[in-house]
Amino acid sequence: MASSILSDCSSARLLPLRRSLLPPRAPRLRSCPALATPRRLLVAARPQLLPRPRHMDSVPAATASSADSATVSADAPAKLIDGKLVAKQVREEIAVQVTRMKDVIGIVPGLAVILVGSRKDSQTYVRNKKKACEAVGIKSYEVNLPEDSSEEEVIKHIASFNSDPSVHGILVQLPLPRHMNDENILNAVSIEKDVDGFHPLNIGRLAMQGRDPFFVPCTPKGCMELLHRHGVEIKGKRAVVIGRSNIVGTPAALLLQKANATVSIVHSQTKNPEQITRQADIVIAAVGVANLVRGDWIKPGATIIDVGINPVDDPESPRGYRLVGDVCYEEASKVAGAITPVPGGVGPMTIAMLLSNTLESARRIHGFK
Ligand SMILES: Nc1nc2c(c(=O)[nH]1)N[C@@H](CN(C=O)c1ccc(C(=O)N[C@@H](CCC(=O)O)C(=O)O)cc1)CN2
Repeated sequence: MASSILSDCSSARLLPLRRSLLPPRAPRLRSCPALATPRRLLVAARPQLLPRPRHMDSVPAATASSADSATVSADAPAKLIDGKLVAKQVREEIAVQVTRMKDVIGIVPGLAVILVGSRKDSQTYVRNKKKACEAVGIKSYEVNLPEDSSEEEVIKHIASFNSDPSVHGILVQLPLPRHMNDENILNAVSIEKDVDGFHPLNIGRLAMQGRDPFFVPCTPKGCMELLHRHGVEIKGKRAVVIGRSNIVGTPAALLLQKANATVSIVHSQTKNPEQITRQADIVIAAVGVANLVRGDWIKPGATIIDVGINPVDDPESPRGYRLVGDVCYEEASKVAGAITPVPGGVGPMTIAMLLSNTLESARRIHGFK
């Protein structure tokens, strides 16, 4: 549901449920210049294609552009980390690999998506996943179940996809209806086909030293891909993840740690979130609170990955609302070295990474390098 109109980042009314994320005696929030920095003024950072992700191991590097490190002086406006552009590149690379797999071993990767209920946003995401599959040559299978379905019905479909050799990836669109227990349902997905990476065994492997999960959850994987492709150094850097959800915050923190960053997690009980965040070279904000992270939370030159997709009322927009991130973009882009926009940042990477995981799964199942 869209919240109140946001002409700037200072609207404390947006934070009623998350006040504990603010400092105990927060000074009156400075007014954020009302969209004073048009995005077009920002320098779009050209993503580099190296180091290359695992699913691209056999893709020729001919298209790689020169490295353009995203960590720059804070005097310049932040570089824009264009998730839409990177996602397009990833999809193109995947399409090449899907064709190669089909030509060489005659196998077409398959993705099964289960949607329960009729939430408009979920329907849109599922439709977009289907379209993205079609565009790269992945076969998609879809099951739509009514809101009042039982857990058993959902699990029955999962079981059938688990044993279907033409399906290499299975996902259940979240959120599920309230009467369902997510855990029971996500546990039913075969770990080898868990392209969302939400199975506890996948998360457990992600958390362990010397182990790798079968799959990394798509949104945090997309965050890491954006950092890698923009040449952001992670090793030895301080990283702060804001939010500790199972889907984004926790796996994002584990991934940054695996990449040798020193990681802190800021959450609803954290006493001085802005002070901790200000120490970070890399910030991943994934808390679902519009414009929570202000300019003065950010270390000059830091790289900011904004996962939040928060609707706020906007009568001038055809939809009646617009999307803003967890970071006050207008303020942050004046301090940060590089920043993702919302929309067009992490969001498009989520679906690109789903395609990547599906391809990876088909390759692993069929032993195709
Ligand atoms: N089973 C899953 N459920 C959900 C996941 C998930 O990864 N697996 N993530 C989200 C929803 N999601 C994909 O499912 C998703 C969210 C947002 C976007 C996206 O591209 N957003 C655009 C804006 C879209 C708009 O204009 O409305 C952007 O940020 O630019 C893609 C996928 C929860 N459920």
